[in-house]
Amino acid sequence: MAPSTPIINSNSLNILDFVVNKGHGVKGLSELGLKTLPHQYIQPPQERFDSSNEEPNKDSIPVIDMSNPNDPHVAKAICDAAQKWGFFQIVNHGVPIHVLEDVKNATHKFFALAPQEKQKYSKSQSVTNNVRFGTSFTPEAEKALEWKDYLSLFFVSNDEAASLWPPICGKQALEYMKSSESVVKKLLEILMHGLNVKEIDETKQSILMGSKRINLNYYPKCPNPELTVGVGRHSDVSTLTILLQDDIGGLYVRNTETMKWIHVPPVSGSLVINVGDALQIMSNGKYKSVEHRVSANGSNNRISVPIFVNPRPSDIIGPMAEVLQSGETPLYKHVVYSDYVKHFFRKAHDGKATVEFAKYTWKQALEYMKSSESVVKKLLEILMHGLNVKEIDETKQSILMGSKRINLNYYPKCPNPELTVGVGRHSDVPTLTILLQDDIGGLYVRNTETMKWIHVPPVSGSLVINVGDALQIMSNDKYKSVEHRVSANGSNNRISVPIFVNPRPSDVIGPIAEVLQSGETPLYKHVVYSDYVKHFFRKAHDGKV
Ligand SMILES: COc1cc(/C=C/C(=O)SCCNC(=O)CCNC(=O)[C@H](O)C(C)(C)COP(=O)(O)OP(=O)(O)OC[C@H]2O[C@@H](n3cnc4c(N)ncnc43)[C@H](O)[C@@H]2OP(=O)(O)O)ccc1O
Ligand SMILES: O=C(O)CCC(=O)C(=O)O
Ligand SMILES: [Fe+2]
Repeated sequence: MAPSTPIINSNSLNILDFVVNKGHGVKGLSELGLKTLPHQYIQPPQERFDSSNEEPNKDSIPVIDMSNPNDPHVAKAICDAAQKWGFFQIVNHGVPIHVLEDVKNATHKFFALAPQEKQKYSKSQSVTNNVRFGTSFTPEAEKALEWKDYLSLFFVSNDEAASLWPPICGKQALEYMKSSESVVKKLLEILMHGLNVKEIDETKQSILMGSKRINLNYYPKCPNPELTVGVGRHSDVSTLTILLQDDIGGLYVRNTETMKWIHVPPVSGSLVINVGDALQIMSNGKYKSVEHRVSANGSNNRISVPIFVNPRPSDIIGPMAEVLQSGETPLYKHVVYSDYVKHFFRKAHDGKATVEFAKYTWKQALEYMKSSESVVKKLLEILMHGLNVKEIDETKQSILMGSKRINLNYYPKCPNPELTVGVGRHSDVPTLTILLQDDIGGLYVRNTETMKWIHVPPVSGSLVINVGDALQIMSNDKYKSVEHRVSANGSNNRISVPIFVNPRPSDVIGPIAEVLQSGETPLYKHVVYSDYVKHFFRKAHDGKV
């Protein structure tokens, strides 16, 4: 096709301005006839398509014939596929083939419009948030852009669609959405049955399919498809997605057993169905919202048209009562659906990370605490040996590690980090602290000889261990509970996760007998540990006081 813009060398081109602000999209870039991919689209090696991560000879996701939707075998095939793959294709689904053809043609027509016409629907120019022409996924948040343009249409009413959706494709998109409604209902009925939900009442109807969004995706021919992606690894945030793809191919789904990628071959007249995060959450993980991605293509343009069937933005989603009634532990908390979606749109595609937003963090915290138990025991054994304590009996075990507390600390980016602190100077009260920090840095420790501060550099995979006041007291000052503090950071958010290993609150702590047996003078009296902790929490951080 002839370029719609003058030939420009990509080195002299302001890519973001050309693609995003001027509305050319990647389609405009592709039509410039570039020989090499602009560097903004080069994905890190681990995100590129690599045939060694694909399963070439394996069967792909199931293709299910829906001509007899009430057949129990069909219902079983659907529920099994939603559990194992999170993806399946349906044929004989009742959506007329001409409706599918019409929306594909309309998609081509929309993207064939002049950039300034398409740009009228961009974030900056669109008269409504419900109609959005864009490129990549979230260009503002992405380190590498994705090779895709899209038009996203959020359905509010027939009248709004008629007046605000682009005339060149709006009618066809709406027709496809309406014609697919009855198969969507049937699929959800079947999937709900599989969760012991016997009836879809009005509330369930809203939560399952209260809102819909249709995207028209355009993936133009790409100069270096091996270096980029059409869509990066993600799972959808919908209840269900109904995807129409053309005959080019390029959609890959993660096999969650082998972690390899499986191609979803185009099947004429079929629709690809996938479970989204909302349904994974409602089913408490029974149905899987599986990672998928789209490759770029060096020879062909490709289109796809997903309908995202969602809860309403104001709905609160969480594991359904019917799923939990047998006593299952809820894996997800209840969240407002629009908060969940905003979280998804705020960041670049990042595989399955979005669902962490709804996960109970107590599970991971508990796992970390339990997994660190044996190294804590070993450390205390060694430290006790150094104090002539040969055996850690039950009383010692209680005094050394009878209780534990875990904190999740978040230090957001700060406008004037030089004027404040993340945590002021203090020493910890427990026996030992096991600290996990991320790679940002900011923890400083007092060198007790020079009284200067020393940075504790993040070491990947490491844990920082420090002696607390309780152990300083028990060791009669042989082991030191040292002042430390945390700086604020002007460029990055930082997290840290300390586990505080303590005596039990009712334990009485003081210098231990084995330390004093050589006649050493006791430096501390015996105190009830909970009184000591109460004293610490009653005052501001004040160093070693
Ligand atoms: C684009 O490439 C994609 C897209 C996808 C999509 C997969 C899905 O599963 S879409 C289904 C999402 N569900 C819904 O849309 C239904 C629920 N809707 C809502 O909760 C709200 O409408 C909302 C989406 C949260 C928007 O709420 P609103 O109060 O109007 O807030 P905004 O300020 O408009 O938007 C918040 C934030 O999100 C960005 N955003 C909004 N819509 C889109 C969109 N269609 N595409 C991309 N980004 C969007 C918007 O830019 C805002 O960010 P700011 O930085 O501007 O504040 C899968 C894979 C893909 O590659
Ligand atoms: O284009 C495709 O095949 C899939 C697109 C997709 O995953 C999405 O838009 O969420
Ligand atoms: Fe998707």
